[in-house]
Amino acid sequence: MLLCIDCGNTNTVFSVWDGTRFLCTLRTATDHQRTADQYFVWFSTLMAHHKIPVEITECILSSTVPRVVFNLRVLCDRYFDCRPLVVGKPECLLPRPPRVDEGTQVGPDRLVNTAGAYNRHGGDLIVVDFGTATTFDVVAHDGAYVGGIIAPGVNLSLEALHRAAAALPHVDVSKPQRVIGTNTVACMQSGVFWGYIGLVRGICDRVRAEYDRPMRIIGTGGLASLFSQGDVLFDRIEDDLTMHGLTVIHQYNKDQGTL
Ligand SMILES: Nc1ncnc2c1ncn2[C@@H]1O[C@H](COP(=O)(O)OP(=O)(O)O)[C@@H](O)[C@H]1O
Ligand SMILES: CC(C)(COP(=O)(O)O)[C@@H](O)C(=O)NCCC(=O)O
Ligand SMILES: [K+]
Repeated sequence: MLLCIDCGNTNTVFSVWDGTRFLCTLRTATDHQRTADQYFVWFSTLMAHHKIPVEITECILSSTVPRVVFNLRVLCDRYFDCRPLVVGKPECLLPRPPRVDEGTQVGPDRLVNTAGAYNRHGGDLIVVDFGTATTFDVVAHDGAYVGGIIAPGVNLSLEALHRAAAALPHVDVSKPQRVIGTNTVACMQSGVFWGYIGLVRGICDRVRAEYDRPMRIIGTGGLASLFSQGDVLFDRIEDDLTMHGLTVIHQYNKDQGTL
């Protein structure tokens, strides 16, 4: 079985792929101090809880946090007796290399989203991922990542408001009933909810105007469905897009004979 690991700046997600489907998806906070032994205790306990035997033979890993890669490598080596394929490293081949300025290190999560979205939908896409940052990835007609947009993440924006202003509390993002808030929390929620909808719509409209072909928009990340309650932002919402992309890249490397 293939273990797919998607490590973002906030959360690290493990998904077990049996070649046909994901058997389970487990989430833990990203922490570069967590050791291989700690990962294994957490992983094996939850696998036992889900009654899934731990039979990992292969692993692919994408991490936006370079420091966590070491301990995840040790996890694979020590407990699964395999070497993980690490997206973004030279030994990990991509179906299409990104076309960006020389020396640019594209976030591996964005390369993975690109591969996953192209595999499902073909090219000419905008992938919007609501993570720690909100990223927009432009996928060309041939499946290459050709650039995009990085905006502050939803929770980051709320947290920044709370930290910078003494009278503003910590609030969770949600859809407010009205645009005009009549209390502090409602005002903040409106600013973030409707502000983000304006951000996503405005950026996608401008990308479409700059791009020379019709495009489809794919939303992913836990907050995509929340924002789609306010406006028709996406042609599709796919929560498993990053995990799917990891299986696509892993299969591609197998097909190329490098694994
Ligand atoms: N369904 C959801 N509802 C509310 N907040 C969410 C939801 N899904 C994720 N989040 C929040 O969005 C932020 C980014 O989460 P995540 O997608 O795991 O980011 P990353 O991939 O950068 O680690 C986190 O603060 C997380 O708590
Ligand atoms: C933009 C990101 C911080 C998003 O990371 P995430 O929200 O998934 O934790 C990550 O993709 C990254 O570190 N990118 C490097 C710069 C780039 O993609 O151009
Ligand atoms: K992400």
